[in-house]
Amino acid sequence: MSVTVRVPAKVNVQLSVGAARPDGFHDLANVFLAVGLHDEVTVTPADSLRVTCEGPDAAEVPLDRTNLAARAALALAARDGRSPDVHIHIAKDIPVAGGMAGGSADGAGALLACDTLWQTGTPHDELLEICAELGSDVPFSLTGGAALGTGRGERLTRLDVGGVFHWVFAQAEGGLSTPAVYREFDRLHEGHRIPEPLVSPLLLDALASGDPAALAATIGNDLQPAALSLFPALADTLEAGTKAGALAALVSGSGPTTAFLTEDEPSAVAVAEALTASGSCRAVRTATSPAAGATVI
Ligand SMILES: C[C@@](CO)(OP(=O)(O)O)[C@H](O)COP(=O)(O)OP(=O)(O)OC[C@H]1O[C@@H](n2ccc(N)nc2=O)[C@H](O)[C@@H]1O
Ligand SMILES: Nc1ncnc2c1ncn2[C@@H]1O[C@H](COP(=O)(O)OP(=O)(O)O)[C@@H](O)[C@H]1O
Repeated sequence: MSVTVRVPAKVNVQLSVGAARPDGFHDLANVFLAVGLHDEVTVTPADSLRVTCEGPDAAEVPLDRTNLAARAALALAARDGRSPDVHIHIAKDIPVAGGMAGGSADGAGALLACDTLWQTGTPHDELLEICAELGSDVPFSLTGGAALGTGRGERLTRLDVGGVFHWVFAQAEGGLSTPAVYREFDRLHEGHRIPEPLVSPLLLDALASGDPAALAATIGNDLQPAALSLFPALADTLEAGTKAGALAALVSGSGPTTAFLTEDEPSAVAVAEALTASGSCRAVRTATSPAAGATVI
């Protein structure tokens, strides 16, 4: 018997970053929006714990116990006092190391898949706690939809979304390390007072209204200057999408994937075509949001 879970990528429509904490993490006001690009995680009973991966970026995914899906299986098995011996197969469609939480998605997907396979009956709140131990973004991958993440991003409050948003995502040549981008954020702010991270009420209203122009007017990512400092060529991609009519252009989370919010589906197709023609990125995808969280299929 196998269990397969489908789990979405995310974009951060607001990423407000505070000063580094004593534990090295940064307090955030992180508005997550799940987008319809998905990985599928399948777990099957096996003689030992092993991970396989297929997809265009599969070669970049670690297959040892550092893989977030393996870590999720180990964490749930330890909690339930049982063997973690499963074959985890990841069908990967979410860009790797792209600021779209692909690893977090696989962690949340494997957790739900193992919970279902092993029938552990772990309450949802406890699954969320395990997710938070795996990584700051992992709880959101489990819940999907839209949410405000506070603390280091792991404490979630569900948000209303009043319509469908149309996105274009441009994958960059290469990846960016999340800790390196936060370190660059610290370096760029040396000697300056960093304000408390705050969510914008206008942004929450825009999400709730479903109006893309209103969302575009308030969207923002405090990590963008750090990502651009480490990866200056992203500025060309942002400019190409803006010229092609995107309502907003921003780095997705810690990058280097760039995200373009558009008026509607035809506009998304036009922006995607212009980005492909610009030669300023490796691959271009369109997707809508919100998307459901981890779901057994
Ligand atoms: C930036 C964001 C935005 O949603 O995602 P990505 O764009 O990378 O996907 C997140 O904050 C990434 O979350 P996640 O990738 O789960 O990070 P974690 O594994 O918890 O932490 C990795 C490292 O990132 C830094 N980190 C992470 C979260 C946070 N609030 N402050 C930090 O300083 C720390 O250096 C930490 O050691
Ligand atoms: N299941 C996984 N899929 C992708 N990357 C993973 C996975 N597990 C661990 N990683 C590691 O996490 C790093 C960040 O990958 P990813 O989660 O895709 O990006 P981001 O944190 O930018 O959203 C990768 O470079 C890889 O070393």
